[in-house]
Amino acid sequence: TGSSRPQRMLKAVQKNATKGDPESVISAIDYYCRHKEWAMNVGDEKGLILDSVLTEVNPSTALELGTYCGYSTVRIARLLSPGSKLITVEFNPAFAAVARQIIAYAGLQDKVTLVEGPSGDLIPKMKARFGIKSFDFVFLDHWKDRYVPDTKLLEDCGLVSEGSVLLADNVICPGAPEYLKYVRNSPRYESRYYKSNLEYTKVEDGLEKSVFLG
Ligand SMILES: Cc1cc(-c2n[nH]c(CCNC(=O)c3cc(-c4ccc(F)cc4)cc(O)c3O)n2)ccn1
Ligand SMILES: [Mg+2]
Repeated sequence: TGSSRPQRMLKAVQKNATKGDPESVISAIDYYCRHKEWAMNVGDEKGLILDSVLTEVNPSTALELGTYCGYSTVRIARLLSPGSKLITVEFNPAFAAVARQIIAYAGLQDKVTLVEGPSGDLIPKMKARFGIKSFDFVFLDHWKDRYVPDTKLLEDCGLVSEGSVLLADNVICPGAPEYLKYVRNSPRYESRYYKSNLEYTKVEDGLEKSVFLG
C-alpha cells in the first residue's frame, strides 16, 4: 500500500526544511499544501491570526485539541516563553505518529506533550496526569461537534479560569454553529470573530476568540 497524505507531508518537511528551524518547517508544509496536496492545517493566513493572539496571551500552559500533523503545534510551541508548556491531543494514531516526527524535526519536542485519545476522555484526566491548574490558552481544532461539549468539560473540570483564552478554528468552514451560539450568548465569555479563509483556499472561514470571564 502507498503512503498517506500525512506521510507525504512529513517527507516534504524532511526534504525542504532545516532541522531545528520551526519557521522552515512551517514554510515547507504551507508550500506543499498550497502547491501539491491540500491538507487540514490551520495554514499561513489563519496562522498569522493564531500567532498574534498567542503572542498577546503569552500562555504558561496551553492546550491544543486536534494535533493532526503538528503544523499548529509547531506554530504555537515556537512562540512559547521558556518553561511554558503545550499539551496537544490527537485521536488518530497515524496522525500522532507523523506529528511527533514533525514536532521533533522542528526541535520543539521539549515544549510539547502529545497525548493520544479522544478529547472527551482525556480532558478530565489533565489535572491529575499533568499537574495543570488551568490553561491560559486553548486552541480548538478537533472534531467540530466536540467544541461545545469539550468547552463545557473544560469549565466543569476547572481547567479554564478568569482570563483564559479559547481560540477556535473552522467556525465557518466546516463550521461550528452551536459553538458560536454558545460562546456568543454566554455571559461568561467575551467573544470576537476574526474573518479569514479556509486554509490554502478562497473559501471563507474564521477564528473565534473567546475570553473566559470566570
Ligand atoms: C474527538 C477528538 C478529535 C480529535 C482530532 N484530531 N484531529 C482532528 C482533526 C479535526 N479537524 C478537522 O476535521 C478539520 C477539517 C477541515 C476541512 C475538511 C474538509 C473540507 F472540505 C473543509 C475543511 C478543516 C480544518 O481546519 C479542520 O481542522 N480531530 C482529537 C481528539 N479528540
Ligand atoms: Mg482546523
